Amino acid sequence: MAAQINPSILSADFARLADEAKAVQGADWLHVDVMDNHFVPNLTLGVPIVESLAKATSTPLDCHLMIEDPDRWAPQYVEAGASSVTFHAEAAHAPVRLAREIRAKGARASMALKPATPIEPYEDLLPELDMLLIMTVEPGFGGQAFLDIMLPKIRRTRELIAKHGLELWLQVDGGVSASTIERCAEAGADVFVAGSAVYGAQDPAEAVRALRTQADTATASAAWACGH
Ligand SMILES: O=C(CO)[C@@H](O)[C@H](O)COP(=O)(O)O
Ligand SMILES: [Fe+2]
Repeated sequence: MAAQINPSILSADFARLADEAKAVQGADWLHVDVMDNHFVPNLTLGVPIVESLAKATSTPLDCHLMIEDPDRWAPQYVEAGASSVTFHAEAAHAPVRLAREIRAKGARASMALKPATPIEPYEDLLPELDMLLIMTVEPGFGGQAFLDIMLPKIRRTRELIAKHGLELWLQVDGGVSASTIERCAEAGADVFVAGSAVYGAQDPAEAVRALRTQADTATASAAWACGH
């Protein structure tokens, strides 16, 4: 699979969301960070804005829910038009049931891990998911520095995906840029969220293309991708 680049609208101008979505035409997904000021110390947007955004763009929405009680709220994001919904392992009460509900409603189900949360306890849950998100910053804000220390966790997760023969996508989110994306791809990531690196660029659409090329080149020479 070619690398997928998902610009994060957290770094966009919230008063011009429809235009900002169009500015990254050619992106695989639009990453929408939902924050509730409880699970993380920041507040962004909710269901009504996701609903409007889904109507305003043909780019599928990848909703990253940094909220408490995703068991209650995640299905509403599918109904609002999200094509992929990510809940946090640290917040979900019944992750298997929730992943099944998201899939049954017609979206891709994804689970995120904060930097301090290990992957190993969730090995048996991987077949229930379409994507796993490894946070490479502490969730809550855009523009933070990439945590290199997450690279072994990305490698380990890629090994588990191979061990179980899964089609699971492996997403990284936080501090992904021209100077860090290759390390992520080499470690095993294939879906890349980039906020400031895309919306902070002179030409956001060109930044998406350049990041994709970098990731594809790094993946082509990575051991994990042989025969992938
Ligand atoms: O989920 C988050 C932050 O919690 C991210 O999606 C950020 O929005 C990514 O922004 P950059 O680190 O790429 O600037
Ligand atoms: Fe995110």
